[in-house]
Amino acid sequence: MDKHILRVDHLHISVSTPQGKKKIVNDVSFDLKKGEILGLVGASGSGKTMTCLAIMGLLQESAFIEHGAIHLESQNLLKLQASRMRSVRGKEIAVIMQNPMSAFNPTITIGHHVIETLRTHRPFSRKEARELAATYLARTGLPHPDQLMGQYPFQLSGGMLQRVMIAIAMSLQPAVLIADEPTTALDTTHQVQLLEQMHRLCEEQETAMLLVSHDLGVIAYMADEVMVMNQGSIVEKAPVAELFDRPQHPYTRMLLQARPGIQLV
Ligand SMILES: Nc1ncnc2c1ncn2[C@@H]1O[C@H](COP(=O)(O)OP(=O)(O)OP(=O)(O)O)[C@@H](O)[C@H]1O
Repeated sequence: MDKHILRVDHLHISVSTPQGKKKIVNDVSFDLKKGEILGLVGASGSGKTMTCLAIMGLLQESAFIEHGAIHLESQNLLKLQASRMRSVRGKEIAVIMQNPMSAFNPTITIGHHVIETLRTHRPFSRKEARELAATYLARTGLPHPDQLMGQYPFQLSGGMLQRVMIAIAMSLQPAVLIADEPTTALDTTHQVQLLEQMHRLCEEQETAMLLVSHDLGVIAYMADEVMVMNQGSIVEKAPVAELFDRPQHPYTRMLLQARPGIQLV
């Protein structure tokens, strides 16, 4: 039987608001197997990002987990100390968010970002880290990685920065990659290239991916299975072809009908 890498069990998240407690995520359960790509779709505000942040241990202070467990292999992440969770983040669970610019310090070169991240999590010498950084930058399709490492974030386009973020995430060979709208800010051609590279890297390294998107075209292209989230709950989960051919839930049917999506050819 396939082994689960990540298991989310009966997750309930609420936030405190001036009007009182508000439920945001309601009894969400799913699991991810090694190398599997699980898509998470749903309208804006349905709770997708909150679910990702909970897995990363990065919920903001006003949000709290009311109930549930999140297991990475055998360890319950919700029971880990903050210092241990910092080490899990990056090394075992990596994340790629929508806005790459906010992930970079503008005063530090690209090379410094990649090399320091590698050396924080693994016992590499500077030289080894530099070589690996160049390898991963090249693998995400970035030309002239050595030259690129001397540049600052503002000198790169959004698409290039997103590739750098993917290179950083994948160079640590995480067990799980959480990608929250990773290509939304890019034009269609760049989206397709980047998705292909992410797919290939995950396949090669057997990294499991939770891929969040409001774009069903992206999900159809990438995912093995899809979960549909509406108002904090998972309303349907199915293999990707099955969900597109035979959507069961009225909300899924509505999403499919409303789908402009990108045309992935
Ligand atoms: N601090 C907060 N206080 C009150 N409500 C919040 C807070 N943070 C998030 N929410 C609400 O939680 C809900 C879920 O937000 P979340 O960001 O997870 O949605 P999402 O599905 O990722 O949406 P999007 O696709 O727009 O990113 C939204 O209705 C949002 O308004």
